[in-house]
Amino acid sequence: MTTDTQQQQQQQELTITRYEVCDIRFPTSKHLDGSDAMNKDPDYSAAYVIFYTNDTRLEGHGMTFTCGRGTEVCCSAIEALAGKFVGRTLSSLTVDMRQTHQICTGDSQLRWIGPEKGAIHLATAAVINAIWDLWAKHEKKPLWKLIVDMTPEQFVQCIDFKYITDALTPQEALDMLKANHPTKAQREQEMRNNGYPAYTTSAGWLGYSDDKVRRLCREAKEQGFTYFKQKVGGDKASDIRRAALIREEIGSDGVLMMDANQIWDVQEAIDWMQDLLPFNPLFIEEPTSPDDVLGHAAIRKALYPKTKVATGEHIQNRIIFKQLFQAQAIDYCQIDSCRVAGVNEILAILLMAKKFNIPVVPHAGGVGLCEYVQHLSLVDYICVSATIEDRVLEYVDHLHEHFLDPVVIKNGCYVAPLAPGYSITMKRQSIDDYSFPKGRVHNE
Ligand SMILES: C[C@H](O)[C@@H](O)CC(=O)C(=O)O
Ligand SMILES: [Mg+2]
Repeated sequence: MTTDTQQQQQQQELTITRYEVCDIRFPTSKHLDGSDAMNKDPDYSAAYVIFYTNDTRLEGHGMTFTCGRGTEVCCSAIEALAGKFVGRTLSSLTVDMRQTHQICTGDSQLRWIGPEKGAIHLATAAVINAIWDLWAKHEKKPLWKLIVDMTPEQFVQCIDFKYITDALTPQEALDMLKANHPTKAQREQEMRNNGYPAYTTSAGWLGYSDDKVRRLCREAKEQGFTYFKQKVGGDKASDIRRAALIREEIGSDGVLMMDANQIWDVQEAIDWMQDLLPFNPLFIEEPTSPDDVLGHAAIRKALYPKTKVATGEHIQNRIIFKQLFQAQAIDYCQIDSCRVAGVNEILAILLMAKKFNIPVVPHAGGVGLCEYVQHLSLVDYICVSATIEDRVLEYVDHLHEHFLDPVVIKNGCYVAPLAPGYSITMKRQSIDDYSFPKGRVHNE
């Protein structure tokens, strides 16, 4: 029972009054934007949630990325979670973000359809990210700045350490953050001045013609990019031809990355890569199943140091990342802002990566992911890793026009976002036009 005084307090305080869930699909498969060996025809999509409040000017927006079919499953999972937040004041949620995260991950019945994996975890990311967006907007800060301004104790209080204390204790996390605390302002200024280095995937989608790849490499180079990612694993002869073409365009100074999107078995990955090693790839990304920790370790052992191993966009939670680090299975950690359960779980992974000395190179190939991860790399650099050596943030040149505060790239770097929030608010017109199945675009 709420008392009269509690009711009065709630009326004054920012309170979540209702939510809306949207299934938003962009027909990117038409031109094979985003295509790779496994995802041959992705329609970049978002299971999207808006938390409305008693202040009509303040809304929390969040989304999880999907590839078209199945977005409706994530939307249902969001419905199952979002209702838990209606009636809650923002301050009652932000006072203990660890507990707020556990409202989703700790539900004693919903847990059965995870735990902490699959559609329910993707939905958790959408919901949790929306709460962070609301909080940052309320504080009138971009999300990265909200976190950067936290004390090490507040930062650690956001993290659920369950199942990872054998790799990282709260005290160790605190010590790492405290060590970087005195020099944070300097790194923040550097990021505001120079931005965070980016690499492009947009030139190398598997379904593009050789001519298009060549043209896009040239354009990306002119825009200041020096790191380029090529999709591989469809047909070996095409991979070799395409790698030669990209090398020709980017020169021996350009950095080439390769991404197989889980297409191979373990030995197949090792064998296939022998023919691509002459093109000097920095890493092979997702060479096999994201669940196969020991498989990644075997591939790394066979290929290191001729090339390295990267993964993360399908790593379902902090526990699998922990195992990848412990097993020395990867060289690059590709956190995905909405594959794991949003900001809170990302902070845990950033800290573990720091402890195991693995560079974080976030995944951003999807709609809204660039908008999200720019904040996370700033937090990583300013608070956690304190270095940008061997780190670049993925950029794909698609669909930014649908966001109110889209990413800005200058000289091959992400410009630090300054608008309040998590940069994920989509334009109302875009939400309406691309809503599936009734939106204008799906009925033309
Ligand atoms: C389906 C997505 O476009 C995927 O290919 C993205 C990806 O693997 C990446 O950005 O890396
Ligand atoms: Mg990838």
